[in-house]
Amino acid sequence: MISVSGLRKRFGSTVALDGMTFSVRPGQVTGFVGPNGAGKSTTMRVVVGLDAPDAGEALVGGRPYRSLRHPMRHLGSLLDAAALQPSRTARNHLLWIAHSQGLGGGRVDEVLDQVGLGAVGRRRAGGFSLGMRQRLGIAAALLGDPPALMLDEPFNGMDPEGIIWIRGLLRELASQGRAVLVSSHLMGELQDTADHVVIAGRGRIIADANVAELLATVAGGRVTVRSAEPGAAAVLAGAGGSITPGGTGAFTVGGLAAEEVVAVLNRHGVPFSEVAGHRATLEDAYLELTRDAVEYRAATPGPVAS
Ligand SMILES: Nc1ncnc2c1ncn2[C@@H]1O[C@H](COP(=O)(O)OP(=O)(O)OP(=O)(O)O)[C@@H](O)[C@H]1O
Repeated sequence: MISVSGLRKRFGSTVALDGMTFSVRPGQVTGFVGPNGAGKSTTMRVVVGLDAPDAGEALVGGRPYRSLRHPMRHLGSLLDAAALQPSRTARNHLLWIAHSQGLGGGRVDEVLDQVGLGAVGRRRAGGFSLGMRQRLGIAAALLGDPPALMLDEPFNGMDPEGIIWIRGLLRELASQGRAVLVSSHLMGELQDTADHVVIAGRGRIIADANVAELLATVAGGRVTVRSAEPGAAAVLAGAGGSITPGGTGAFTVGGLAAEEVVAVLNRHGVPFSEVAGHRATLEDAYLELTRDAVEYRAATPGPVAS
């Protein structure tokens, strides 16, 4: 388990962290989302002791990372995929990390295979694409077989196949009972991956929510209706739907489930050629949550609750 509480950090006049507080639970992928500059990387750097907070604390399994004897056995992290010695082979890069951390090289070939770099382990890492470097960074994070992982923007530079691969890996690591924290500035990247999301903005938490519950409450479920009947939209508006005009003969309905739309149209004898429901996405949830946070901030200055 990773927990941060009340983290504050300034860089000169820039407030990077302004009371950042959340926990990452075992057996879950927790997405850490927010726009550029929200404080995600700084939080992660504080967790591994690379930045010292002005206030607050960060704990890994209940202890500060720097106090752990073999920290990579407790937390594996990927903070900067570019941080490698370009002339070293991928395998030697991992061996060097393993030895410097007192881990021994026994797992090096295993983690190379796990991230799909088994065939290129003897190639110089300096020639790797960003996607391959991300994979190598993830391999390094896995070296200590840790119960917790923290990956900063691992989707960066990944091609579509790489994105699908990393989603599967994150799910697998969580299903093994590990606590997984993964940051992204794109909520959509975490779709079908994160169990929980922590949304940051300006150094603090805007929302800290279970994804399934979040999607159930988001009004993003929209229904597209196609009907040649001019009164179709009015009938649905009369039943409580909010109508957004679309292309010729089509419009979308908010506030009613697809089944309700069909029932209302049938009840009024309105013919239609299409009724299609769209599941709310994490992107919908993000927009709704951040909109609420903006309203909340406007009304009450101070920390924003989840
Ligand atoms: N070493 C530093 N010196 C000065 N300012 C810094 C430093 N590190 C971070 N900052 C500033 O702190 C704020 C938070 O940055 P941080 O990198 O943590 O955000 P982020 O959410 O990770 O953003 P991104 O998605 O761009 O990586 C930004 O305004 C950034 O410019």
